[in-house]
Amino acid sequence: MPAPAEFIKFIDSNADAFIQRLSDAVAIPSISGDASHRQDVFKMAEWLNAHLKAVGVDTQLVDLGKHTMDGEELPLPPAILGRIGDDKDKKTVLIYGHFDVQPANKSDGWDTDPFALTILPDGKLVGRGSSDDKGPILGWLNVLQYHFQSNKPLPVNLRLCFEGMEESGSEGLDELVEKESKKGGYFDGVECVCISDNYWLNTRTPALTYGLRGLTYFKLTVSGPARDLHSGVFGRTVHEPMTDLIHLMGRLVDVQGKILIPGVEEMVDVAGDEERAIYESLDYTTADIEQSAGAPIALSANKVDVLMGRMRYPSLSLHGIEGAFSGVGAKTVIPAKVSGKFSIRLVPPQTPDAVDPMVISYIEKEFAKLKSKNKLTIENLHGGKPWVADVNHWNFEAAKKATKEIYHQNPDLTREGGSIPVTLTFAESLGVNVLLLPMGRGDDGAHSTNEKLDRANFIEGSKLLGTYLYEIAAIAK
Ligand SMILES: C[C@H](N)C(=O)N[C@@H](Cc1c[nH]cn1)C(=O)O
Ligand SMILES: [Zn+2]
Ligand SMILES: [Zn+2]
Repeated sequence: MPAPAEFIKFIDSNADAFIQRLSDAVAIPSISGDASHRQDVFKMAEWLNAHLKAVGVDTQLVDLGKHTMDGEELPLPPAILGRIGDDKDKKTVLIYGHFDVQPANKSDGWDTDPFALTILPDGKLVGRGSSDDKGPILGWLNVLQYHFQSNKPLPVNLRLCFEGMEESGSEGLDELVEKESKKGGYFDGVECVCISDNYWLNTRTPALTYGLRGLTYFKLTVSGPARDLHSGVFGRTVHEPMTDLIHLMGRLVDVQGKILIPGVEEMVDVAGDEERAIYESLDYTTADIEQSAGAPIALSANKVDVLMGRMRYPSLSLHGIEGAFSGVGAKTVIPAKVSGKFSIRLVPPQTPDAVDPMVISYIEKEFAKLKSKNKLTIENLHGGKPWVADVNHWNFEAAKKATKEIYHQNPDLTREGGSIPVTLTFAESLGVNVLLLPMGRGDDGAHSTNEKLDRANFIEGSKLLGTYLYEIAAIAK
């Protein structure tokens, strides 16, 4: 059942107003990983809640308690739960999204203010969160606005779950989802889940996503001297924390991406020819990854190896060093305390519970070999399990039909290299199929500088989300 023609027309004729609303959302710097912006995440929750209420959603803000970040106790932003419809003859779909964003500073290399949505002449809507994940959330809002304003019932019952901590480990959400998935809970009766929070593989082919990598995130701190030291006075005289840390960080992964922690790679079986053929069939070239990376730096010229490196195998990335000298100039300091951050993207059957002990034991052994008098502490900051879904489910069928209607193309079936920790919790607690229905393109630059969402993806993507709901409704109850 295609979406009504008036719906498609409504989205087209309100496109400028929708972009203005995206601009208002981007202007709230709801960075969950930065304590100084915690109030902005709350502000974003209020903003979104008000907009959902304005289009007829019955909402409630759920207090998720407190957590500790960088030694500071902070209130967690509320989750927003919403519902429309209780018609027993309609399917019930749960929509998830997140309203927090990654950090962004103009000085990171942005061409424009990251929190002022900039519309480029080629239609790029540039701003932090435009693609990840404010654009998709607002796509749902656009769909709801049509039904509210034209007084048309939605084709399905909807349950909404929006959170403000996804970029920082979704703290508190698993417990809420588990509780509300029980009989009589808010999500009781949900028959499938749809998440729009990832990206196409390339810039031309829409995608449906059936897998996500999990994650385990570590912080290694090496400390020794009571204060920062002069390298002319103390160089080759004391154990230097930064030297120890760089040594440890350098023993985690090789330059070809192979994880050096014993046991981690070995948990994952090697793909056979049949599985390699799935990746071969995807509309993708190494030029796509090089275009989205902005440089010709792919690890392999073989597209299947590149794709499997992103979707099918684990990866370990080094993210940064806190406490190190990073300013301009040539300061000759020996930093007293430095913290290295890295994460491992996990694939089945890896889980944080299985992998974390291997990581900790390896780093402790490597540090012991240094015979350093400095002190090492290892913290796990957050984690999440990987997830893979059944693509033969009617949820995927509906999304495939909707994609063909809007884009006149068959979607690529992809596994996402990133993580959305709550996905597996939805799948397991509710026992239903979960689908990822991305809005943005592979070159959107989520988490990066100059993140963007193309106007066409925002507008056609809003049509896609609405059409998907009509295709779900067309499936017999
Ligand atoms: C795929 C999703 N849009 C996303 O970006 N997820 C994040 C989740 C995360 C975990 N720690 C910090 N962020 C990701 O994959 O990095
Ligand atoms: Zn993200
Ligand atoms: Zn996201």
